[in-house]
Formats: sequence, structure tokens, C-alpha cells
Amino acid sequence: MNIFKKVYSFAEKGTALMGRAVILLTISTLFSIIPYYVIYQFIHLIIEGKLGVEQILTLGGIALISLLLKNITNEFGLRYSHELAYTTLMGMRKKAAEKLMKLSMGKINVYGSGELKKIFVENIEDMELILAHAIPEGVSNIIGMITGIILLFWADVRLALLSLLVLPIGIILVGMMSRAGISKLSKYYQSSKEMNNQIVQYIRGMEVIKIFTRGDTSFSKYRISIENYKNFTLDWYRSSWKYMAMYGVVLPASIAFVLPFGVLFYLGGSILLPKLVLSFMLCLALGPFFNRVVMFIPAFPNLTQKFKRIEGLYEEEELVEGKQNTAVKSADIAFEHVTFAYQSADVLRDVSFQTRSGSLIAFVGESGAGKSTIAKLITRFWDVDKGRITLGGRDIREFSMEALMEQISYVSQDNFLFNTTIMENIRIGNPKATDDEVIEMAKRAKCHDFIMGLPKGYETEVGDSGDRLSGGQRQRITIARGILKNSPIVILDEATSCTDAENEDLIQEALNQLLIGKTVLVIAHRLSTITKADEIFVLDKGEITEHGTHEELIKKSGSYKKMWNTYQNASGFEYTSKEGEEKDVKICG
Ligand SMILES: Nc1ncnc2c1ncn2[C@@H]1O[C@H](COP(=O)(O)OP(=O)(O)OP(=O)(O)O)[C@@H](O)[C@H]1O
Repeated sequence: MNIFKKVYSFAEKGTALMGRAVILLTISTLFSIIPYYVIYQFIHLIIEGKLGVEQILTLGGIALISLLLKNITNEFGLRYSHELAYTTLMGMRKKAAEKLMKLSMGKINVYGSGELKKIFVENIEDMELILAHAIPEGVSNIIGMITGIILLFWADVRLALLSLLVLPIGIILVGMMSRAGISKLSKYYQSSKEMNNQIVQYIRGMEVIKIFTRGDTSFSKYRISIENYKNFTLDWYRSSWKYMAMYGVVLPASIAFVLPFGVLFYLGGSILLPKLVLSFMLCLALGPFFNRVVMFIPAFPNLTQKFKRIEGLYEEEELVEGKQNTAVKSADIAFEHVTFAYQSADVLRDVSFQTRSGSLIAFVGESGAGKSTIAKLITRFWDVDKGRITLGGRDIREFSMEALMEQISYVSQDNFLFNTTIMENIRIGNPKATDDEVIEMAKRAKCHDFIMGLPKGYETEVGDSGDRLSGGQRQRITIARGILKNSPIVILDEATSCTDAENEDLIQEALNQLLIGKTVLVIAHRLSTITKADEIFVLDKGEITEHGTHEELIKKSGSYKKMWNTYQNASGFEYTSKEGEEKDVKICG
């Protein structure tokens, strides 16, 4: 029962709505039994020779009204149960979305987008059938079945006992079926989770799969996951089907007992025709009642299983937010002996540095040295394992996430755009911005001209993850979004991908606009962009090995100097075409 309380708590007045649904559906079930009694009365009156117009009208009226009321109460009952179900679903989805905001990216990545999609869409949607139908209809059908049985006993105890003879066998079979199914259920759920993750990956990686012609036959993880799903589902089905088949045979068998014995009793004079007919009718009616009750039995384990998966997400440990709700005056950032590992191996080791408000600092180093990780720790996508990160002298964990993120614009390598209009994508930077403000920022980020060249201008839908735009266009839109946010700190994780020279210049101009008057941390891949930085930190395997201005580091002749030389040589690389023409080819540092 605890599980119901938990589930209903997502809907305002959940228990009251369920109460109303159960009462109305029960009344509806009871109304559905009345016509049987009316038929009994008809036969009774015919035999007695007392059936007149008045009786016909009265009994006919009762049957008609009860059928009418059965449908009306059923309609209202289902209306309440659906109101409860969909309010609950909405409450669950809201909570799941809020929960993701409070989890570290590490936790979110462990789930994978396939599993999260399954929880948000399927697991929560599955609750609808349980909440709107199985539970209220199950309860009302139990009451309907009990009423039918009482009436059957009233009609004839012997026939009642005969018709109930098969019920215990049916109940045992249902129990065996559920037990066999439940033991296989967790494997089935696990395989379904794995398949969902693989399907999402398969679709997201479609470009790569096509380029390397890796269809489903060679994308082995995908193939294995769908095979496993088939095997576990069939395994689950096979374990239950024999009981289902037996159950299907046993249940209608009650009439096979009641019919010959009923006729015998009638011929022997121990039962009258009206009660005999009533017994036959009730015996036949009990089957469907029982079937609907059986539907209700797996609702408990199903609800528990499905809610457990949803609850698992709700109960994930959250990033603990601080109470500091206002921004600090200074935008200094400091790392104090920070050590961090995504899994077991340290990615950053004892990293310390300090920035001053309004300064530009840069991080350079080999791929995988830990540069982007620095950005992700400042934004609290993950939390440090040792040491601390401060903003204006305060540990960033003391801020509420809203206050922290208010102070930071993070333009990451992943220029994610939502599948909506360009206007709305830029407005994410500041939801209160007017259209004119958005356009102004787009101009500063050098995207206004290309946007106006599109048939629908700012109302152009950018497609899934912005795939209707070029890489450079996406990048400039994300910069416009960052400028609109206007935070005192800008973290810029430079994209490693090369764009053409024209785009490159436009992006640089856009960035210059973003950086005016801010504290800037650049994760640099093109060393030419950071020669003016106030301080450059060189990272090697998660440790800061050198730091200083560009000039100071060049003089030191250490690893930065080497990187700079390599970068310069690469940037000067020229390609000679077959015709002997020389073409510049940009190489990222
Ligand atoms: N989500 C993650 N889970 C586990 N390991 C990760 C994760 N993200 C990054 N890493 C690992 O952490 C290390 C540092 O990664 P990071 O992205 O910080 O490097 P980087 O210096 O920014 O590299 P690049 O210049 O190629 O972008 C790498 O070894 C990487 O494999």
C-alpha cells in the first residue's frame, strides 16, 4: 500500500481521485448485474402468469435505467481515474526533469540517454494503464465478482459451489503464472534498458555508421542487445504461456459443471426455472469478472517494478547546493590543490591557480591533459574529490546552482542547439530578453547576416541538435547565446574542429564581443588566440607543469615553447596541388 501512497503523492488530491474512481466504477459494476436479476423476475412472472404491461414497463425501465447508470458511472469513474493517472504522470515527469538539474553530469552519463528516455517516456507512460484501469477496474471487479457470487448462492447453493469449483484452480494457475513471470522480469527489464541505450547510440551515430558501412549486422552491440531483448522477452513469455493456456481452458469449464447438474436439479424439482436461468447467467458472468481481476493482480508487482526504476532516479544522490543566492562582487576564480577523477584514475592532480577579475587566462596542453575537465569542475558538472574551487573567495559549493550559473557563461565544444527556432535558441541565454535584444546580440556575434539570409530568418527551425546549420553557424549562435547571458565570467572551451578561414575570423570577432570586460578562462587549442593572455597554464597529464605569459613561457624554452613551435610549423603548412597551385590549409593546434 506504501507504493500507492508514493505514486498518488504526485497528483494533487491523488487518493481522493482514486477513491471517487473506485466508488463510481464499483457502482457501475453493480448496475451491470441488475439486468440479470430483471431477467430472473421476468421469467418468474411469466411462469406465475402475472406478467402484465405494468410489470413489463417497470422491469424494462429498471433494466434500461441500470444500463444507462452503468455507463454514466463508468464514464465518470474512468474520467477520475484518467485525471489521476495523467496528473500523476505529469508530476513524475516534472520531478524527473527537476532531478536531472540537480544531478552531476557523471550520474547522468551513467544512465545514458536511452535509459533516461525509457524512464521519462515509457516507464512513466506504463503507469497510465495501471493507474487509470488496472487498479480502479480491478477493485470494482472484485466487488462485482463477490456480489455475483452472493447472488449465485442466493439462487442455489449447490450450483454456486459447482461454478466456484474451478476458481481455486484458476487462482493457483494465475499465481504460478505470476511467479514464473516475476522471476524473469528483472532480466527482461535489464535487456530492455540495454536495447534502448544501444538504439539511441545507433541513431545518434548514424553518420559514422553510414560512412564506415557498419549496418546492424556489424554493429555488434546493437545486434546483441536486440537479440537479448528478444530472448529474455520470449523466455518470460514461455515461462507463463502454459499457465495462460491452462487458465484459458479451466475458466469457462465452470459452465460445463453447472449446466448438466442444473438441468438434473430442475428435472428433480429441487430448483425452479427462474433461479436455474439466473444461475446459468451468473456463472457465465463470473468469468469476465474474474479475468479483469486477474489483470489487476500483476498490477501490484508491475507498479512496484516500474516505480522502482523511476524512484531509483529520484533517489540518486544530488549535488549539494549551497545557500548563497547572490553573486559575489569579485569574479576571481581559484583552484586550491584540486584533485579529481571521473572513475578511478586521477585526471587532475593537485591543481592550483588563481585568476583576477577581468583577466584572461588560458589552459594549454596535449589532448586528454585535463583542460576541459577544469571547465566542467567550475560549472559543477562534477565535484572535486580533493581541494576546492573558489569564486570571489567562496567555495563554489556554497552557492546555489542558480547563483553560480548566473555568474558563468560556458561556451563549450559541444555547440548544442535545441530543435526550435534560432530566436529561441539564442534567448536561452536570457529568457527575459526581447526580440530586439536577441537580434542585437546576434549582430554582435556575427550571425545576423546569415540568419537574415534564411527564408524564415530568426524563426528558422534549426533541426535536431541544430543539424540544419553549418558547424561555424552553430558555433556563432552559441556565442550569441553566451553574450546574451552577460555573466562576469566566461569559460571558453575552443572547438577543436577547423572551419574555413572566413568562418574562423567571424568566430574570433564574435568571441571578442563575448569577452569584453569579463574574467575569461580559455581552453585553448589554437595557440595564436591566447598570446595576449595574462597567464597561460600548461597542463600535462593532469598537472600544471608551467605557467606565465606567452613571452615568459617562450623564454623558458619548456614544453610550451615546443608546442608553440609545432603550432607555428603546422599553421604554416602548405599544400601544393597537382597543378602546382599553392593553397593554405588551416591546421588546428
Ligand atoms: N565523462 C568522462 N568520463 C570518464 N573519463 C573522462 C570523461 N571526460 C573526460 N575523461 C577523461 O579525462 C581525461 C581528460 O579529459 P579532458 O576532456 O579534460 O581533456 P582535454 O585536455 O580537454 O582534451 P582535448 O584537448 O582533447 O579536449 C581524458 O583522459 C579523458 O579520457
